[in-house]
Amino acid sequence: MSDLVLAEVSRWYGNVVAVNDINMHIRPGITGLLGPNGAGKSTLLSMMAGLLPPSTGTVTIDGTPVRGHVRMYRQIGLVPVQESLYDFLTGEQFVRLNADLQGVPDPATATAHAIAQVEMAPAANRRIGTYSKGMKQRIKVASVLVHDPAVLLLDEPFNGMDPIQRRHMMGLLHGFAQRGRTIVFSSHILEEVEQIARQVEVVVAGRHAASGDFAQIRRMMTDRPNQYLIRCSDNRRLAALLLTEPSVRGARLRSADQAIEVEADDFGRFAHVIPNLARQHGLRILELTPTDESLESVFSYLVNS
Ligand SMILES: Nc1ncnc2c1ncn2[C@@H]1O[C@H](COP(=O)(O)OP(=O)(O)OP(=O)(O)O)[C@@H](O)[C@H]1O
Repeated sequence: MSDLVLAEVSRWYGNVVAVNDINMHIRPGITGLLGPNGAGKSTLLSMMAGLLPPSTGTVTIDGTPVRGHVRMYRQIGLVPVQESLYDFLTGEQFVRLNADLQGVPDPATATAHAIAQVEMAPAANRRIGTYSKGMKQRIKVASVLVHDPAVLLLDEPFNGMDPIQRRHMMGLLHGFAQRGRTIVFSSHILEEVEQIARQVEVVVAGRHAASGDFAQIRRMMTDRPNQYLIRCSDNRRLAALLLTEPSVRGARLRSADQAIEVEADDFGRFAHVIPNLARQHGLRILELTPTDESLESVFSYLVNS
């Protein structure tokens, strides 16, 4: 059982602040590191793995700094985002290479076991260059499983996977979690994180924007002001009615097509307001579209709140 702790960690590259004063306590189980592109997730994972020194602050596992401690590297497995592998090696040779580099006591058995865990035995003797994206992802995972790390770090592990490969990878990560491992994976896809992570850490523009289980993160999102576009049988009338509603912050007619742009305070209440108004006043709703549901808007809200 290993706790990964980041204390006041920052990292900059020249003038670019990639990670800005982050504190995190990551416990055994699956944690999702969620954030848009460029948020600093890869930089964070590299620091967690001890590959990259923080500019300031410390990363520790069970109290010992990871950077510069060979003993700690033995406990960590990092699956990087890069797809380029040694294409001329077979999957088996690649995993074995890592077993040898890690100095595991019985590299042949460890290699076979790791390959079996990711269900790649049938393709183990094929060259990596012939693998699909999902297979490459699995062989990368096998290559870090050879030394049986207590902490497994995965950068965008579901990238390019089809639904079956995705389910398989999720099952694999669940299995590690059940064996008491600490797993951190990065993603910019909300649903991916929701499906598998017990704990979610949201990172935006290098800052730690939110932390909690998925229900807590969702609540932060749904409690924020929401924007919608509405079209109905009498837009002008509905806009006037909406302005009298306490849950509505603003409503205006869009000049181009007279559709109504609405900002509502509370998603839960607003969901009841529209059908009630339509029923009471005999209006027919033709369209109701959320206009700020992109991940970016959710993130920027979390960061600015
Ligand atoms: N070696 C580097 N030199 C200069 N800037 C860098 C370097 N590595 C990362 N950055 C910058 O640091 C910031 C964070 O990058 P990082 O790759 O950690 O984010 P990310 O969340 O993993 O993004 P993505 O999902 O796109 O990989 C970005 O602005 C990036 O351009």
